[in-house]
Amino acid sequence: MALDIKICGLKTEAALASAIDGGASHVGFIFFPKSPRNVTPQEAGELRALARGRAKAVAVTVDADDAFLDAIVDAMQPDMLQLHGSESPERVAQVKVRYALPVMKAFAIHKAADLARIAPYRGIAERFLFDAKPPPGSALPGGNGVRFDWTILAGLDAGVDYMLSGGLDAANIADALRLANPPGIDISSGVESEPGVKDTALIEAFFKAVAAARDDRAA
Ligand SMILES: O=C(O)c1ccccc1N[C@@H]1O[C@H](COP(=O)(O)O)[C@@H](O)[C@H]1O
Repeated sequence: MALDIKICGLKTEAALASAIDGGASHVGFIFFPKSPRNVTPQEAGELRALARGRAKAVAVTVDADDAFLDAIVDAMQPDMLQLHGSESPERVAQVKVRYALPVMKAFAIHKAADLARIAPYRGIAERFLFDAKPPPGSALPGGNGVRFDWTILAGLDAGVDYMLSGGLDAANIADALRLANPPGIDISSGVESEPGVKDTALIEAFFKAVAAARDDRAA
């Protein structure tokens, strides 16, 4: 089974090149001023140009209004929009129509019952992303490096492709793949030396760990 891999929160050419060379199917750019990974639409536009034809460029936003999304889409021309806030199914549908782009809707997961919230988005969002609930007091809805109980996803029939995220790193990705068996994975802080600073050695180590885990499972 193919596995989509998204490296998120990219801000530099070196980190982007490392993600693409390692085999990322998706590269993510954060548009959230409180995040240490925040980029401007212009910065993301320059980076995404380097990814064109090699990896899908994902614009990550949080309850963004049309004016902000207009600016992002104009400057960056993303392949996909990731909505990581409290966007309603109606808002997701509006965004899809306005930009004619696929949408990945993020959900904060803590317990199995949280998965019930995906039902109204089926047939609207092209993809789901399951992230951990932010720790109390965090200013960020994602990118907190915390994980949830991956067994919650075992056997899930989401109806669409999804990505598992939240606290993934080279040391735990084998367990995550074994326990949740997701069609895609998404990582940010697990390949950083400090918040917002991607480390190319950690990116490389993550891809090696993914490959080793997949080889072990195929054996
Ligand atoms: O990374 C951020 O700063 C961020 C800000 C606002 C919304 C989403 C954000 N990140 C997303 O969260 C996942 C999980 O991050 P981590 O691996 O636990 O650090 C990340 O991949 C982004 O999609």
